Amino acid sequence: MRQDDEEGAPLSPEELERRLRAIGAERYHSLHPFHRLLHGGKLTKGQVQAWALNRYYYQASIPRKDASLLARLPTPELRREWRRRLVDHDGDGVTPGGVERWLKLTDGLGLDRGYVTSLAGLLPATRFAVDAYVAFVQERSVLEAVASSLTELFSPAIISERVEGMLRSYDFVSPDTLAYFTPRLTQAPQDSAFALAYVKREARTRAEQELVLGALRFKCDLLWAQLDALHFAYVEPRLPPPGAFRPEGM
Ligand SMILES: O=C(O)c1cc(C(=O)O)c2c(n1)C(=O)C(=O)c1cc(C(=O)O)[nH]c1-2
Repeated sequence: MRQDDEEGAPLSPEELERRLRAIGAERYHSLHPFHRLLHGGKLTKGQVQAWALNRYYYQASIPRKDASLLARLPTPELRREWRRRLVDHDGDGVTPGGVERWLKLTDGLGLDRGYVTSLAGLLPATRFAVDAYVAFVQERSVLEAVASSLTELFSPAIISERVEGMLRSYDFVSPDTLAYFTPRLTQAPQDSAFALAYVKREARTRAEQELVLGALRFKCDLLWAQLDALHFAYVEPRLPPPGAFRPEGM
C-alpha cells in the first residue's frame, strides 16, 4: 500500500466496488493455465484426480475459517448470515453439505475416501496456501476477513465454464460427479452480495478501503498459488514433491 493511497480521500462505495472487480479481472484463478487445461479437456484422469484431491483441503478448511469469523461477529444479523455458510459447507446432518459433496466428486474420480481425507497425498504448497487463508481470517480484522471471501463474486462464471467444459471433454466425469457445483451457483451470489454490501458500508476511511482491496488481492494470490503448485507437480515439469499423490503410471 502506498502512503498516499492510505492517506488519500475515501473512495465512493461505487469506486471501491469497481476496484474490487478490477482485481478479479486481473488476478482471479479463472485466468490460470491449469484451469484452462482442466476446463478444456486437456488433462489426464490422474491430473484431474490431483486437482480434486488437493482442492478437498480447501473445501474442508472453508467451514473452519467461517466458524472462526462467526465467533467474532458482533450482531445476531451478521452471525445468522455467516452461520448459513457453515451449514452450506457442513450440512445439517440430513442434507449433505459442500464438504460431503466434494467427496462424491473424489469418489466419482476413483480416489479412496480415506486417502483423500487423510491429506497424506496433499502438495505441501496446498497446505501452506490454505492454512494461510484460515490464519488470515483468524488474525486480521473482521472487515478484512469478510473482504477475503469476495473472490466468490467471480466464482459463478468459472464454475459454469468448468462444469460445461468438463462434461463435454471427459468420459470419466458425469453430472452426478460434478453435483458439488450446482448449489454453489446460487449460494455464491448470495454470499458475495452480502459481503460486498458489508465492505462498501463498513470501509469508510481510505486506509480501511485499502485493507479491503489488499485482502482480495491476498485471496486471489493464494488461489493462484495452489494452481501453480498443481501445475508444477503434475503438468510441467511434473515434479511431485516426496510423499505427494502420484497418479497411476506417473
Ligand atoms: O470453484 C471455484 O473456483 C471456487 C472458488 C472459490 C473462491 O473464489 O474462493 C470458492 C469456491 N469455488 C467454492 O466452492 C466455495 O465454497 C468457496 C467458499 C469461499 C470462501 O472464500 O469463503 N470461496 C469459495
